[in-house]
Amino acid sequence: MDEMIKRIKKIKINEKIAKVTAFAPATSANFAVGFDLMGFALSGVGDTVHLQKRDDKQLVIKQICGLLTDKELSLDVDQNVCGAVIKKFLQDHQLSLGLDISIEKGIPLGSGIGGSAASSVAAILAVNEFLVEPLAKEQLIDYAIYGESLISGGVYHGDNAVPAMFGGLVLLQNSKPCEFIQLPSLDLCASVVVPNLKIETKEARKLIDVPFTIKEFVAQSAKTAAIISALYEGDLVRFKKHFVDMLIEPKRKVLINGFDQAKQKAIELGALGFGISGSGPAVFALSSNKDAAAVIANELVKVFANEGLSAEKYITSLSAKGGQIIAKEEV
Ligand SMILES: Nc1ncnc2c1ncn2[C@@H]1O[C@H](COP(=O)(O)OP(=O)(O)OP(=O)(O)O)[C@@H](O)[C@H]1O
Ligand SMILES: N[C@@H](CCO)C(=O)O
Repeated sequence: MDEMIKRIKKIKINEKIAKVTAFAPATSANFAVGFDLMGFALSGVGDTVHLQKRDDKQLVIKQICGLLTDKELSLDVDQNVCGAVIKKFLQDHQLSLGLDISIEKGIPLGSGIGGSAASSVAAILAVNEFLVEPLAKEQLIDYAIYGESLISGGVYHGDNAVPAMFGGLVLLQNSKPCEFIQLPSLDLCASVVVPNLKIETKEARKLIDVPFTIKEFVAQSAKTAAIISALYEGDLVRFKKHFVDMLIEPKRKVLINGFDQAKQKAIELGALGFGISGSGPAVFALSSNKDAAAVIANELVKVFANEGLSAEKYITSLSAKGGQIIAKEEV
């Protein structure tokens, strides 16, 4: 982060800007073979952050609406990633700006589709628009990943924040400072299904805080390499054969009622791959077209219904757009 601040030229507040609204999409992290390294954006679902300039220099979270309210999510600027990210950005650049923050949550809490990352990305994109010369997304991404680290027990993993910012399917080389590449998404589609359970990332990370053997590490590395090569070569046969998570899935799936049945159903229906989305409870299945993805999503919802769980379904391509500014008003 310090390196990044040095690289950014002196920046100033544009006193004419009164209001900004930004949106960032939900995301699915890990992509089965890329724990903490890979993720993709979803279309049509995400968080929206509205910022309005205040007469004083305070940061105030005024409202949380949509799927969550202030009963489930903190209004405290230091506890809510939106407030924390904006505060750090303003402090790092010695900017003095008071803002009322309103957060419209489209992503449920602890769902495995990157709610905190979407909020962090929308917040940093929105505050950036108050500058005379807004910075590029590449100069903002470390702030969004910082937001994520606050709720992940201090661990920096950009596998939700990077696709939420840039869209598409991404592969990280480093999360602090952020370095990543955009992977070919081969027109693949995903059925992302979120059963009505709540899993906190911090808790799900404790389950995998165990030693892995070198044999397991080598076997998983081979799978990961095969998937990356399959994406570049457009080889769906190789992709389907190697889309396997041998490290994390066996340890975390116990938290998701009906996981094995959902996986079996998706494979029976011809999915190219299946896995836990982020730290769960969301799961995802990959298909080569939207119709197949829709059929699989419906069937996965039924599997969770058999477990007594309602579930939300999202159908998306793997090349969905990243975060964006959706409104900006001058004084
Ligand atoms: N604006 C925010 N939106 C969502 N969660 C927030 C926000 N600010 C702080 N949090 C905290 O972050 C935690 C939720 O993060 P969690 O990692 O469980 O969900 P997630 O981001 O949906 O997960 P995943 O990264 O697996 O998709 C909660 O403890 C919540 O209080
Ligand atoms: N890579 C992270 C994503 C969840 O935020 C994990 O699985 O713990």
